Amino acid sequence: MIIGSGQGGVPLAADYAKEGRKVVVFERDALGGSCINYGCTPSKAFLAAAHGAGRARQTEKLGIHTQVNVDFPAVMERVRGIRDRFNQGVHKRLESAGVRVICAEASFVDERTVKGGDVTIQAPLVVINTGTSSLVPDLPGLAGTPYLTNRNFFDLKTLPSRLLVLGAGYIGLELGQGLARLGSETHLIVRGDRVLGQEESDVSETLAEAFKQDGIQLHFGVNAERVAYENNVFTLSLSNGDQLQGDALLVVIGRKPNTGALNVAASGIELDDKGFIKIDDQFHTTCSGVYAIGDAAKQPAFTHVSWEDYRRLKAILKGEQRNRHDRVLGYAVYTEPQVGRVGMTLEQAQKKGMNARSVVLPMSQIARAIEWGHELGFYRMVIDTDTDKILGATLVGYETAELVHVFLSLMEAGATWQLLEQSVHIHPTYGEALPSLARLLVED
Ligand SMILES: Cc1cc2nc3c(=O)[nH]c(=O)nc-3n(C[C@H](O)[C@H](O)[C@H](O)COP(=O)(O)OP(=O)(O)OC[C@H]3O[C@@H](n4cnc5c(N)ncnc54)[C@H](O)[C@@H]3O)c2cc1C
Ligand SMILES: NC(=O)c1ccc[n+]([C@@H]2O[C@H](COP(=O)([O-])OP(=O)(O)OC[C@H]3O[C@@H](n4cnc5c(N)ncnc54)[C@H](O)[C@@H]3O)[C@@H](O)[C@H]2O)c1
Repeated sequence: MIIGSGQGGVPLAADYAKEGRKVVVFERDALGGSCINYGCTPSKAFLAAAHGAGRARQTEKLGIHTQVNVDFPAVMERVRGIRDRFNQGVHKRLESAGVRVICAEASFVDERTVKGGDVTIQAPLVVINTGTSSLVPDLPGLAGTPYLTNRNFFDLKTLPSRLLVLGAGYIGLELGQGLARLGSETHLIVRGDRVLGQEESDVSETLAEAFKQDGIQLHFGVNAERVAYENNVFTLSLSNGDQLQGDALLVVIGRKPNTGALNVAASGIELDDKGFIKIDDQFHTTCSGVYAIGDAAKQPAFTHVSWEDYRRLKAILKGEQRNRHDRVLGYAVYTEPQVGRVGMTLEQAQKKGMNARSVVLPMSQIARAIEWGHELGFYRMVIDTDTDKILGATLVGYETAELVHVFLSLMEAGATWQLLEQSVHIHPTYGEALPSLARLLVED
């Protein structure tokens, strides 16, 4: 039995059903979970249009004068079309594998026994893959207003002429920059003193500079205190006394686990103080036979992690000696410039007591970046000076979500920085800057 058709649950259900097992999936909302329906897929299809508009405007510095006309309804129709296609794909996948899908919210009534709608089922193996939902602050005046979250954002039909974004993490930056590039006058309300606060400070500074170039107004070090909504206009009162007005308010301050409806206590499953499911290194919950994967189990909240959880869990259930930690974690932020990250930062490595050092190459010194006019950003690599192994990388620049895979593979292979330095990469590419980055260690 699988509860929630998230990124790991769907392939697990399909695989097991194809092996001839009886598999049931409970899903209370759209099949395929948040990634397909209101996460990665629609947001990246949306950003394709937004960055298309942004890139077109930036050709100005190449001597090309463009006029950008945004057909917002067409942009969003395309986004919804892609989302629907992916969603249909999940339906077909589960159906053709022979999985029984029950469209209902599931909750435990006993050990490994679940009720959803009018169906009650007990199974020897239960996997929880229920993901997360938007965290909404207890902000006076907010409840009952038509504020946006990632859940209803992709249903937008008209471009808000003024947008207020509360929260400067992944979603706020991606969708906020996206709407700004499509033409919304955008205000980003940042609680701390930098955007994407969990990353290195030069990442935040570079993104803040890019956002200013896009005309986004950044408000640092302020809290939202009150919301008013009158005549279709939001008024947000900030802790510094400012009041901002917008036609849309996007609230993206983080996520909360979808565990409230599960009644986990009936099956002896423990949650942590934030409501995430407690699991051991093998994804096992505190109830025998019940496992949890993905965001709800407090794994790093990325689709590729949830998907990889499924592969690991399957291997573990087959008796292989795997655990949930032995992997190189990579991720990306799809702003422009992008942030491609993998492994440890210098600070993280040093905190672990490792002898680590880093080298940095600014984009302004990379031939390809100068030729293409992408001079904002940098490439950084962190190495272990005892073993020469590559520990991590931070790449801020054009399409670095792709480029960072060079480091991901090298790190999976346990490679040293000398291997990268010796590689002859093609000229002129962004990729050729990676051996150049390693060469900074030789020259030092
Ligand atoms: C706007 C946005 C953009 C994102 N972009 C990216 C990206 O570019 N790259 C990336 O790697 N990650 C991205 N993510 C994160 C990614 O979507 C999640 O990490 C990923 O979906 C993994 O989630 P999951 O498998 O844990 O569960 P989910 O995909 O969240 O699925 C959980 C499912 O369980 C269902 N459910 C919950 N409770 C119950 C219940 N009691 N009974 C029945 N069903 C239930 C839910 O309805 C849902 O369908 C993004 C997220 C958001 C919100
Ligand atoms: N490119 C990607 O892979 C991608 C894209 C989108 C989302 N995601 C995943 O989804 C997760 C959730 O994204 P998110 O943007 O909702 O969360 P987040 O944790 O990335 O960012 C939330 C931001 O809101 C701020 N905040 C918190 N409380 C606040 C308050 N009361 N007022 C103002 N600001 C406040 C935080 O300081 C933080 O900067 C991410 O952590 C990521 O794992 C991934």
